[in-house]
Amino acid sequence: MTVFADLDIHPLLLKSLDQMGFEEPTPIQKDVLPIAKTGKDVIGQAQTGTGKTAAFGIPLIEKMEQETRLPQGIVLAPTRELAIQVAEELNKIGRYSSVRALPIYGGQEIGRQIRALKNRPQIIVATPGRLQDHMRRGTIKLSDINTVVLDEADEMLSMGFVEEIEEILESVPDNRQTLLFSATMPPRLQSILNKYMNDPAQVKVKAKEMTVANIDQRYVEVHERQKFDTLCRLIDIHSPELAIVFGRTKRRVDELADALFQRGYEVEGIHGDLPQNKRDKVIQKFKSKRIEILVATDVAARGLDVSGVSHVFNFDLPQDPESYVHRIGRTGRAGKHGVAFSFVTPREKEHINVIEKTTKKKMTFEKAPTLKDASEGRQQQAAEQLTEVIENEEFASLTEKAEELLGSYDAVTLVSAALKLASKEPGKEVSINLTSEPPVRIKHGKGPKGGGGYKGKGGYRGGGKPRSNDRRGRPGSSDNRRSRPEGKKKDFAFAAKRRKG
Ligand SMILES: Nc1ncnc2c1ncn2[C@@H]1O[C@H](COP(=O)(O)OP(=O)(O)OP(=O)(O)O)[C@@H](O)[C@H]1O
Ligand SMILES: [Mg+2]
Repeated sequence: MTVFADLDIHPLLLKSLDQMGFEEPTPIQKDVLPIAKTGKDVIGQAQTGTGKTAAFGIPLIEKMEQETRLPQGIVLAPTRELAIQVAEELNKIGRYSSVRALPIYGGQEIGRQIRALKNRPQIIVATPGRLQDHMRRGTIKLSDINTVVLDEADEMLSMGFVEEIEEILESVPDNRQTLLFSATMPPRLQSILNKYMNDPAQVKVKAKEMTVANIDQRYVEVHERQKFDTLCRLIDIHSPELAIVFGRTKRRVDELADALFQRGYEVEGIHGDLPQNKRDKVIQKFKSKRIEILVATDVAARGLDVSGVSHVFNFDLPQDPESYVHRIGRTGRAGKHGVAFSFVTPREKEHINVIEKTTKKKMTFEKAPTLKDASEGRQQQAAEQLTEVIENEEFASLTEKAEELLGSYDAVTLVSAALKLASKEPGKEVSINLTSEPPVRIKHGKGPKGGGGYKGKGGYRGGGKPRSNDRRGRPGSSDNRRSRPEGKKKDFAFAAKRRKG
């Protein structure tokens, strides 16, 4: 067994890793650390939740000189939430070494960031757009940067951050080290990525499947209009500790979060149209388990590490197999078990094969639960809760009352009543109307016309506009815009459009 101490890591970092509960390095950490230390560029690919952050974080922190007053390391991340999270993890790893990482992202007041920069962090963790903004204002100097990390590199390119990334890389010294990480590296992006690097070492953790084995992957065939009831039933049956439900568009997320709230679940939605302070609050609430369900667009698909996420639901299928890998990867992290359900409408059935071909892993078919299944599920859970109380709690103070009740009712009646109390009966049946989303589409050739059949090759990229059975929005109206898949996905070559970072 390799331990961190075998990897020639600074004692102050060993101390923080130990405090973080890291006992042994994960495979990607074991493989990347020695190479990264030599100063070589690295392309690192490993499954979701397997510790890529520390794989680049440890060598990055070790390389920082505490005396230097200018930033020496940059980490770029595709979303604001991820920038915050990566900075937090780096600060944990660097806790005793006084290396500091600062997150810099769009949507946060720039003056506040400028003030924070005065504390002279050695590492800036940024979304590309906002870093570019600071470069132009002269509030971040890149002359001393010796290392650049692109976390979720493929996503940043397909989101259209090409220009920003190129400008940033052109502004840092040529002799810097570049580290690039993701769980997915579509071949079509690889050549572009290589352009940014100098004879990189490819570190790919050998795994038969692209997804980790500890995620139980299932799919449920369901008509669009039955999706919502199916979701509620599955949640009732499985009673997730925390769940993320992915919807395709911002409107979908808003409607779904509202609908779940009306049915009595503790839920919030997150997508790119929310103000940043709201986004931060929602993530905080979810991380601290004050809500049990997070409904999200793909803005939450990459990199987010929330412990306790036991279930992921693809309410709508993702746009491409890579998104699938990342979405379900929000569960089953750091060796824990997770379950991922994907809803597939009859017209989308073929897409399951495409995903399976990419992940090299079969999903299990599961029948949509009936009302009766849901009710049995709730009863089963209530019984389990009751058993747990019996086994773990002290209730001497209640026996007198219990005997009094037993004088009036028989035992079966009393236990049934206790079960009813413990079981989460569905809230008032409020009628729920979700605007229907068109099925995900496979892009063929040049235009939307060729759609329809599945041609097998090249995976599927929904891209483009949804078909306009979207009655709420005329083309070009803001409503219509809200019904587009969030943040994606143009072919990167055409995706020079500037996005907010
Ligand atoms: N060596 C280790 N031992 C125990 N836990 C670890 C170790 N390395 C990382 N972790 C924990 O595992 C979790 C997942 O790590 P991380 O977020 O870096 O995964 P990732 O590979 O970047 O996943 P994704 O592809 O989803 O971004 C985190 O909570 C992290 O703190
Ligand atoms: Mg990550």
